[in-house]
Amino acid sequence: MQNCDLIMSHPEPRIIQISRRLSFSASHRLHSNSLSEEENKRIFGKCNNPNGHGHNYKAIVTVRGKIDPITGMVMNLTDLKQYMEECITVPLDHKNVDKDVPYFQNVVSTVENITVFIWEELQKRLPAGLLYEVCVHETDSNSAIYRGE
Ligand SMILES: Nc1nc2c(c(=O)[nH]1)N=C([C@H](O)[C@H](O)COP(=O)(O)OP(=O)(O)OP(=O)(O)O)CN2
Ligand SMILES: [Zn+2]
Repeated sequence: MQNCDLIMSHPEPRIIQISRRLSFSASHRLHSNSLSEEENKRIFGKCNNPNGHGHNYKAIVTVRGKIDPITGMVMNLTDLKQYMEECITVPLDHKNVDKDVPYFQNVVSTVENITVFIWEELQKRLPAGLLYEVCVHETDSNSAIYRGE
């Protein structure tokens, strides 16, 4: 049996997810402009430290789509790497998230909101319908997953 016979034996192109991981380091402070100083301290505790704190984040981006029968790819992972550098490394790496990224001027820099920020940046650039999931690990124990809902 030849390769083309194998491809032809499946009626529809197969749907698959592929992922790429990227690390970035950033500092932040959990603080809401909608709360008083006391409420911020009570809700965010040590993470409300006025001088902030840092994390070595890991972002895992998953795209989902049909395997192109000619290239064998959903998309070229080297292209995904480029998109992730533009959408994650450039805005966030070695930055103070709250002060350096305008999106977070009035948005609390939780791992939830950082994950949504990355999703929105990628959604602006990736070919339509490909982005499936963004997962961000803030620490070894804490992470968020967003699928655009
Ligand atoms: N829902 C959320 N809760 C918290 C977030 C967040 O982004 N979303 N973030 C923090 C802090 O910024 C900090 O990142 C986490 O603190 P902590 O849980 O203490 O971090 P560790 O996992 O490293 O803690 P260990 O002490 O190692 O268990 C807090 N909450
Ligand atoms: Zn933190």
